[in-house]
Amino acid sequence: MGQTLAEKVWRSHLVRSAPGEPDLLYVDLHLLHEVNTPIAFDGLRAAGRTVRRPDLTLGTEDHLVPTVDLFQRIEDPAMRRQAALLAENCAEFGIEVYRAGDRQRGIVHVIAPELGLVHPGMTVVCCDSHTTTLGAFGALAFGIGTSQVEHVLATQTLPMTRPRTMRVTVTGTLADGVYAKDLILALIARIGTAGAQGHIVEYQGSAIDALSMEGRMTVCNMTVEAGSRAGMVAPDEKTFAYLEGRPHAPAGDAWEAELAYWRTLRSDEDAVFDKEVVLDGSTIAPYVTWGTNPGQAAPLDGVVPHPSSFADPQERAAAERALGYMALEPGTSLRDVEIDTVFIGSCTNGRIEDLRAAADVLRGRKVADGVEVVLVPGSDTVRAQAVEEGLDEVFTAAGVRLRTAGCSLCAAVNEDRLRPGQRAASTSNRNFEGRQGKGARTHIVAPAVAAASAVAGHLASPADLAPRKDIG
Ligand SMILES: CC(C)[C@H](C(=O)O)[C@@H](O)C(=O)O
Ligand code: SF4
Repeated sequence: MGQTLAEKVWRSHLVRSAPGEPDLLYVDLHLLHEVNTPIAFDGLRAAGRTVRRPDLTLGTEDHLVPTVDLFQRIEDPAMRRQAALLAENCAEFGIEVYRAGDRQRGIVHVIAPELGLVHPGMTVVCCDSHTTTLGAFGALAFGIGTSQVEHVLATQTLPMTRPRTMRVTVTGTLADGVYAKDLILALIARIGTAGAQGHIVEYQGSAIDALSMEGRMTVCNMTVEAGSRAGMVAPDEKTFAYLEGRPHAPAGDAWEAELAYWRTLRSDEDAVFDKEVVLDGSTIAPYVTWGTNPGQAAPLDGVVPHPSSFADPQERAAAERALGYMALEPGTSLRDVEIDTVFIGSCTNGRIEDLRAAADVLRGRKVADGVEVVLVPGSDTVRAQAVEEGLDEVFTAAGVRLRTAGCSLCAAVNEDRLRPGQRAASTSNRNFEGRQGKGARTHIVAPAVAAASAVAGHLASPADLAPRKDIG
């Protein structure tokens, strides 16, 4: 029987496998940020251990950094201390770390691809649940916890029980105005936040093949929101074109040799997956979340659902609780939901393709009175690219400031957060209670819907906006 892509990558990294025990996998790339890592380094020190492969390890300051004035002092003393510890620990153990002011710095899941660090067939781990993003390159990329971070630092290996395999085939073509973010929201709405639990998901189908690398990263990023440990897309010519020439991509003869191997990295025709889901991409519309988990989502053309419409008692109770928190009435048209904040950014949708999509909507338009747009690029490289393309001028004319890179309003782990009762259209990936601040309400959307909502003052798509006078 043939092998799936996930099985091939897993097998090629097996250090040890014994009945009844987790497999031991070799780790090709270990990424770090400020959160969870201090305890891991304390554990190394307490055990008198060193870092096995500092050359395969990289840190970046992304979660706690200010985004208006990058060098502004972090007010919260504990947060300020935690922020400083990453650089101190990396210096002590000889690990490279990108700090505020370094041009390669940014959100870990944005800079690793930018730098050409993630190659097809690699195993990649990071102290972050959205490490799944990096599976877009045909790598096996897992988020890991603090004790696992310590283990990988010390041994460059990860004990892990092999998950099952799941294939999601998205057929057809996404309609104009429908993006990767809508695809993954539609999938999670269909299979639920536990629909991929215990599985590595491989995405296939014409709609996936048609996505850019950024779109594939958006889809893989939110695979964790369906309960999976990893999402993957088999590498193809788009993958190779994205990688070629990047700082840490192979070059010359090494490039040719790697390319030959990368071209073998796809599931065999006769591979059998443990679970199969098929979605018709041509039926997907712009999606928004109405609730407090990424699976509580619906097409923007729809209405806030009645909890009684859920047959499952747990789903019904969850919907009732969510609508209470979100202060939404069943039957309300989603386009009637007014917002006061728009966040464009995060490791889900903070890349240049996402800023271009937002700029295309905001060009020649103004943000509605009473709406604040928090626009945060996923990396300082993305920011520089946006400035080079003149997008910053488009944003400024619309009344939007282009900040510096970081996780920012995605999660209330830094000093960018919403006040109780504020309601945001957000291009991030989680809408849990309090995610963007205590009592804040989050509607997850694609960048184009976020930008259109900023202009309209309520959840909207670009098609809902009045034509622009000067550019039609
Ligand atoms: C802080 C980090 C551990 C956390 C994660 O792992 O997802 C964060 O990035 C998030 O998005 O909530
Ligand atoms: S941008 Fe958000 S989801 Fe991504 S790593 Fe940062 S906090 Fe987590």
